[in-house]
Amino acid sequence: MSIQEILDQIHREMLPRRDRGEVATYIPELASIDVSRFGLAVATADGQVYSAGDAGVPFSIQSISKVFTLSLALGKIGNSLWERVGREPSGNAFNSILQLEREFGIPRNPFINAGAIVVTDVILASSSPAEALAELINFIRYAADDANIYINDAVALSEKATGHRNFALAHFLRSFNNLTHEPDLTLGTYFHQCAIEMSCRQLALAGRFLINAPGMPRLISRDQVRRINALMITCGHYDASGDFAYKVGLPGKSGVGGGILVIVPGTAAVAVWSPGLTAQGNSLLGTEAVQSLAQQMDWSVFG
Ligand SMILES: NC(=O)CC[C@H](N)C(=O)O
Repeated sequence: MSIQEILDQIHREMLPRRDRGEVATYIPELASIDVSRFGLAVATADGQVYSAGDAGVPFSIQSISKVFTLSLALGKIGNSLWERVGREPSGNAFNSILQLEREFGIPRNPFINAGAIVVTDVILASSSPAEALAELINFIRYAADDANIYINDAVALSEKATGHRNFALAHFLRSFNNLTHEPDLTLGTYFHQCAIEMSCRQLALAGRFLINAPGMPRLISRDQVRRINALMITCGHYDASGDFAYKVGLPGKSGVGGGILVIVPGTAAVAVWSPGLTAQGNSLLGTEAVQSLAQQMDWSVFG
């Protein structure tokens, strides 16, 4: 079967599914998303884009934004980032505060909320929130080769109004001197980065800089691309990262909007969207879809 036939087949299989997981409700603006949405797109290193279902419908990328902010932060301050954030899977929920006290305010990795808030603090270093967000959006637009990518302010404000957990994390980080700005400022930026919207097509295209193949947008060094992929496979799905690596065998980053960005090093970037989540906050059908795609395409980083 061709890639397009495989995508169409996966889409057909997902359409009638009733067990779709639960849409995130802790961000009120996300609670009204139609759980039956499903999109899938693949951008290949040879310049093709394939898609199926709602692949043209923009959705809230949420924590997938952490891949782009990490890329920016590494580009800005390089390895000194690792003085403020670790590189180990947390084995805890994405918004957990448990380890932060025991580990003196150094978050386990840049993809759990605490770590991502520190990364956002880094990209804010010499700019205002508006400038940092403009830089981030421009980075993503360049990566996707598409100017039509925006932040949904209503989603950002909705999360700000209910984001007590993230405020707790930010204040805790600040108490350990691991936040250089006022929590309000860093979190305002963080909520807006999470509220970026992209379709599966746009997201797959935006992910091409992580493929490490000739002809792909070159936004950070090859070495950094490898390292970000390593963090995606070990930490990209929080306390379900081991399970994702086992089932899919590829680096991936999920978001509570129901999207997942998956990288097939040297070959392709894949984006999937199904808003229903597992208990760990990862897209239920999205994970199944990329598992099926990887199996049928014989894609794995494990040979
Ligand atoms: N896992 C996620 O997508 C979480 C992102 C969300 N904006 C939060 O901070 O809670």
